[in-house]
Amino acid sequence: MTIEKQLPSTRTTELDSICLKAEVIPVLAIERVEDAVPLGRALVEGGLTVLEVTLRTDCALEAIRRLKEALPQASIGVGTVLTPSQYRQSEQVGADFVVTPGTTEALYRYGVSSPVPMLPGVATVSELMTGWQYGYRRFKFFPAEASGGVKALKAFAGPIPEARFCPTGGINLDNAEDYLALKNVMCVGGSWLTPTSLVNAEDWNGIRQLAREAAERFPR
Ligand SMILES: O=C(O)C(=O)C[C@H](O)[C@H](O)COP(=O)(O)O
Repeated sequence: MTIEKQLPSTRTTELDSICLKAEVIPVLAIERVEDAVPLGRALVEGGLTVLEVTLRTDCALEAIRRLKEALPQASIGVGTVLTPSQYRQSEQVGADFVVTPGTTEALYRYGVSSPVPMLPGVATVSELMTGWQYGYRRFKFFPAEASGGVKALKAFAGPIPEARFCPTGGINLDNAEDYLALKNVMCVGGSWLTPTSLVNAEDWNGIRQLAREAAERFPR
């Protein structure tokens, strides 16, 4: 492993200010591009102003472009970024940050010089240590519940107490509190705020209500 350059510490500050806007980050997989703006607006009106839009669907990049234009007050992250080329596409559509489910040396290296900060996904101490060497201090913990959940995060705080996490994967309104009570957790993410049944029914009031419930339960 060759580490030529380290992430500037300003990136950590940038990520902190994004995560400071909301304790809960909805994870979106947008199937129909026309849903992007009403869905995003419902979440933001409900009080959740940081969104992660995954690149899991064909229209994701166009959806992000539309969200950036329609909701300038929101921070839009691009999720499911697997390669530097997808990272570059995320920069081009105006992503405020990039989220990866796991990490590769190529992504860690690319993120060091990118103008857009990355929240790299880790599930083990080894992945965390690799990111640490590149200067990363903020991580996504994925898949949180399947990788040891709250107990794993408590254990990470032993050797690397300064690292901060956004756990996602298996998180919902009921278990979010246990994560958010940890000192090394800055926010949580999840798809429970955008259930397919409500999105397919274009029930934006229902989505707004779910967002409001989360924002009121976990206020900043
Ligand atoms: O593919 C990615 O990069 C992701 O962003 C993973 C998502 O964060 C989780 O799939 C959300 O997990 P659930 O809330 O359990 O649905």
